[in-house]
Amino acid sequence: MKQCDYLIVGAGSAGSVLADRLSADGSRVLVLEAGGSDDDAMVKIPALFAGMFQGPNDWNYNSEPEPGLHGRRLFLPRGKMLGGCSSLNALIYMRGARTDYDRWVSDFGATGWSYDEVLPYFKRSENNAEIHDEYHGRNGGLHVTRERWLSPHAEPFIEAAAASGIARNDDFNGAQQDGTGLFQVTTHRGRRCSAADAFLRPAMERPNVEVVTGALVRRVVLDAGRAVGVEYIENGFLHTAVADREVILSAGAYNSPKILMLSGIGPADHLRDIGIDTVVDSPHVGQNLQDHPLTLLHWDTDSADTLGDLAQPAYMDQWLADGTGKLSSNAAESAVLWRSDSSLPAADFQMVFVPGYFWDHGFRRPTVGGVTIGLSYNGPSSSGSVQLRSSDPTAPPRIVSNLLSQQSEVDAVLRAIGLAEEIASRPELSATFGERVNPGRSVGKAELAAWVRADTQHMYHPTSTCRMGVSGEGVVDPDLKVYGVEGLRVVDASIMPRIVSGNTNAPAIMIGERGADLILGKSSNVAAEAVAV
Ligand SMILES: Cc1cc2nc3c(=O)[nH]c(=O)nc-3n(C[C@H](O)[C@H](O)[C@H](O)COP(=O)(O)OP(=O)(O)OC[C@H]3O[C@@H](n4cnc5c(N)ncnc54)[C@H](O)[C@@H]3O)c2cc1C
Repeated sequence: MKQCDYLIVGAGSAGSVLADRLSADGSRVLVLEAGGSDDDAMVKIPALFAGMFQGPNDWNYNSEPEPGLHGRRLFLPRGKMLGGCSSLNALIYMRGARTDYDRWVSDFGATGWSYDEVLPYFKRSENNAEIHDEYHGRNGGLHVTRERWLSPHAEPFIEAAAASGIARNDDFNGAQQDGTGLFQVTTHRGRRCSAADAFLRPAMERPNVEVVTGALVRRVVLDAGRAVGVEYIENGFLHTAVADREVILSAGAYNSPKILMLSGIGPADHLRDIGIDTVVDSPHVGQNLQDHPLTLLHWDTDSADTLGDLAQPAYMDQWLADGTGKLSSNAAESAVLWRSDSSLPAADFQMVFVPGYFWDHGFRRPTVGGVTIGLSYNGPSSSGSVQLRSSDPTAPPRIVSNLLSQQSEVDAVLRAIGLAEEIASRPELSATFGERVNPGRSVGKAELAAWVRADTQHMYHPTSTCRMGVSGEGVVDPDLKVYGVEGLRVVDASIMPRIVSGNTNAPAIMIGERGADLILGKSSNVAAEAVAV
């Protein structure tokens, strides 16, 4: 039987950081990861991230029929390997707005998580190649850079957005989030820099860290109200591992609540329906699921300078030689961070320009050239849920994202489509954008709202299913301790009280950084001192 001080479930974005920080002082750390190794060229090549969908490194979940999306089931990829979703994601480095974190404190009682308090943790994890100021770190493990390959359309897109009244912004993670500019990405020398690369692999060099892959945790073992270990399945056999100090769930926004519920911690009526004895009646476990709806617009193009010819062997040769060329691109080049309503406290849309088709998660690949504008709605009001399908730990959870269940959300998307069309029709982009093909010509203004519901997917950002909050409203307290149980915390994207208005990898890594300090009893001032630039 394995024994450790800290037992971390899941080697994803947050779990990898925890493994590094908790082991640095000599504590014995055991990481149990259901997936396998990330030793796969597809993981390393930024442009091929969607090629991993439905493969062996993907949990390959699907939602239940979505009421706001004409009853469609959404495909929900999640990384199942070392690095978790940071090994399969689209590599955009984006933290969200100052107000996101300040509202965690004011609206949810998440003491200690204001923007000024979490900024040192973003900086501590970061190694930014280009931006060196008070908002960025340069000594962390996570490499953040500009793209190595940009199409000739990237700058004209920014110029067209500027001509439409959007201010230029060269750092979406700096003083101001709104504006138009180029993305930064989590790559190093043209290769993906996952949380496993940045944090887990350095930690694995220490003798006090053990990482077990292919270990599916089925439940937390509780003894007299305290978490003392977990049960996990490896190679078809059931094992128990014991934690002398704490068990920490970092299994992500779908699987952390699943493990809690399999352990008898969750909504009592739901657990009763599934046939699981309730240990702690915690009604918010699995509730409050949020994600960013993503509406993808497509145009044809006469330009040959797109990502449509990625399969050419020359690009692989180039990437293998020096990590440059089209395969080093994550496809998301230029962005507009924009408020669909000027009274909002932060940008509620992230408009993403892609010099190629990204359509139906990349499954739909038209043979002719095209370009895409993705509209990520970063201010959603809808929320869904994660529930158990059965008490079988290998059964996928029952997920309803509930995207666009409010008409006001569809109206916001329609306003963002208006801006996208304005930008696409500007003279700066006349060599880029041809005829709009999706929505097609038959979709007029009257049909557009229905098209939005028929076509919108999600931005792969589930959060908030184990949300942090005050007693009675949260699953975990502001120290990330699970209410009602000793020795158990959740540390991953599921603890966000409300989804941030940006991509969620950097925030999950920040949560890992701050979670580690909370576990070790260190204050955020320590983190601030550690990253002083
Ligand atoms: C396709 C895609 C594109 C994305 N693009 C971006 C982007 O461009 N930028 C960005 O910022 N964010 C992006 N994201 C989101 C971001 O990557 C995630 O929000 C973030 O990685 C979540 O971190 P986490 O630590 O909460 O969970 P994860 O990284 O998902 O880690 C959870 C880990 O736990 C393991 N696990 C789960 N259940 C068990 C179990 N029962 N037993 C043992 N192990 C288990 C999983 O296999 C996984 O390794 C994207 C996500 C996806 C899927």
